[in-house]
Amino acid sequence: QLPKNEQYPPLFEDLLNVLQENLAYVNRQTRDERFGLAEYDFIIVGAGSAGAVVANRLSEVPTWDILLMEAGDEEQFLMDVPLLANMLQFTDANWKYKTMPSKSYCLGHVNKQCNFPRGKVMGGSSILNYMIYTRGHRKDYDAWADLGNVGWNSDEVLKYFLKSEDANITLQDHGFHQKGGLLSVTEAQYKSKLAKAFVQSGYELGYPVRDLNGNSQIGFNFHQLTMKNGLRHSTNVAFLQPIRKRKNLFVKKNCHVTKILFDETKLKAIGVEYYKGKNKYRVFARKEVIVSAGAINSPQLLMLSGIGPKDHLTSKGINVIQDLPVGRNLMDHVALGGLTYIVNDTSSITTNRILENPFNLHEYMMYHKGPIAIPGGTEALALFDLDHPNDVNGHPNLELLFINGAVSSDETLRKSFGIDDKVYNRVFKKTEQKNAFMIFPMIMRPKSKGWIELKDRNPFRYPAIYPNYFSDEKDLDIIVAGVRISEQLSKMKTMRSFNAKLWDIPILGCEHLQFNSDNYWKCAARHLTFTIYHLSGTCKMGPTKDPTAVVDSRLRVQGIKGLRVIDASIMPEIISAHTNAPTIMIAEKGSDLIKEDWGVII
Ligand SMILES: Cc1cc2nc3c(=O)[nH]c(=O)nc-3n(C[C@H](O)[C@H](O)[C@H](O)COP(=O)(O)OP(=O)(O)OC[C@H]3O[C@@H](n4cnc5c(N)ncnc54)[C@H](O)[C@@H]3O)c2cc1C
Repeated sequence: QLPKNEQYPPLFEDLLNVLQENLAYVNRQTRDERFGLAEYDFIIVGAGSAGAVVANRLSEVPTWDILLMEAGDEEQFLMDVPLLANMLQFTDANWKYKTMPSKSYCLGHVNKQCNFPRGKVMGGSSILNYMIYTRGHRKDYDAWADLGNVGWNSDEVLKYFLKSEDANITLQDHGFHQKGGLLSVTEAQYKSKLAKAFVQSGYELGYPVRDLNGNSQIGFNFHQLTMKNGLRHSTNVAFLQPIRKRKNLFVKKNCHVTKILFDETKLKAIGVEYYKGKNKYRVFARKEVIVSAGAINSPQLLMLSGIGPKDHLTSKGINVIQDLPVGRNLMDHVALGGLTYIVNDTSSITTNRILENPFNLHEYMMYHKGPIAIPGGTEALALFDLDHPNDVNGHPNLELLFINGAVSSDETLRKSFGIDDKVYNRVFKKTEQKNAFMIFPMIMRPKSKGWIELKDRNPFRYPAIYPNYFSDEKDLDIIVAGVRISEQLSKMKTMRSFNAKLWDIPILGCEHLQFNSDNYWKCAARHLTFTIYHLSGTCKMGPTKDPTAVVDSRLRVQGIKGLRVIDASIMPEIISAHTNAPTIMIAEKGSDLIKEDWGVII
């Protein structure tokens, strides 16, 4: 409702503005090559967070012809409106994967399956994501190097984080940020009172408010975001749109690659087979095929093509080209969902309330400001090293992610996580009329690992995904510790001024346990098991002697010529950060490795 004496905002002019922006946006898109060449120097499969970067960097070499192939369609302007992030999961831009039904996690989700969204669109999961920009701790990358991955220690990877970055942030440590890169990193244009209270309460509890991508990482802050001018800055917009006129870059959209082709006598990748609509085609690579299809599709494609665990491939009738542990080592960050605090403040986010307010619409459509610029309701985070609570330089194993709103605040939220209706109605329905925030306690260095397998040799059949959360019970201790810190936060002076109160209707399935006991929260995590979407590790990088590795430290598939994997799947151990920026770093470094190997001076 309009406040009294307020003039109605000029929504017609706002709409015209959006139309203009949309037109300009369409004109910046890359061409979809219908025919192209029969042979390229490099073929890149997948135009996601990694693939878009690799396409940009390789096509800097004017004598190389680069083909970028993407199963999804073009990104649309509306996909870049931050508050709508969650809704994109209900569009064709999402592969809509699900895990296999489980007996020990996602128990409160429909059919006991966790939903695993992945971007199927130019820009890949950098289109579906919540834009949070974190890089990880030095120890994460030093551990990669210690495993035998030459060139991946923290100093070496920092160069590549900086290479992409165009930072526009207020609180930043010297030497950790850079201006002038292709990827805009900035803060949200709008900060809600509740998010400010979360950060302030952290301070009151004794933690620093700091640059969480700086020298040390323990503390609180608002998000740094891959956003530009209040819009999502996907890798498609950041890395591909600016180079749409390069004559040596060819992009094929809506092309599903189903097989890598080999010269089997030489154990060399020579091209790919793909479908566009119902028609099957082949295209060839003179130098290399680069698989950047993400942590589910990269291992799937390798296995379909004969690279994977020998027994598994043989059981599916696939000719084995190379026996490697593809699909193993699946890692993710997982959180307890539904930890809700009711507050007396009306700035908590209810998507409908925000979108129904014409002033919010006006502010966003005209200036890209206001609450619509909040990425899907998340605004701030905090990192902790529970093993070394007094070490300011600690290595985080717990993150608390602040979400402004409850499960009920956005109709799409419970559907995107696939929360069972019975659970929702019993536990969360009554929060619909309340103001609330949530904290997701998240395990940053999980001990539990899962795997991905083929169901059969049909390339269009989704693989079987087993994240295997909490198979190591110690992971649940991190969740409990996160709940306890959240409890302390809710009791700080600032939070008390909002009258923050834990929502105490027990989760269906955990009612037999004493509410708020450690065992209760462990049970709750097994029922409301929220992926933070950081799937990684399924084509693990490691030295040749490591039997669990798939690619070497130059990202070459072991034992095969002309084939690399460059995306989140190569992480040997998941880093203690959200995975988009690290994946972009991997792609920046991977591109330089390719250039070096082909004698290009960097
Ligand atoms: C809902 C969601 C929220 C997230 N939020 C954050 C966040 O806030 N911050 C953060 O840091 N990280 C976040 N992440 C994780 C982050 O976005 C991913 O780790 C990162 O995008 C992975 O990049 P990638 O290149 O490995 O894969 P993707 O970006 O998924 O790219 C793979 C691409 O390959 C294409 N492809 C796959 N198979 C084929 C094929 N056979 N043929 C042709 N093309 C194919 C896909 O369509 C896709 O475009 C989020 C992810 C999701 C899904």
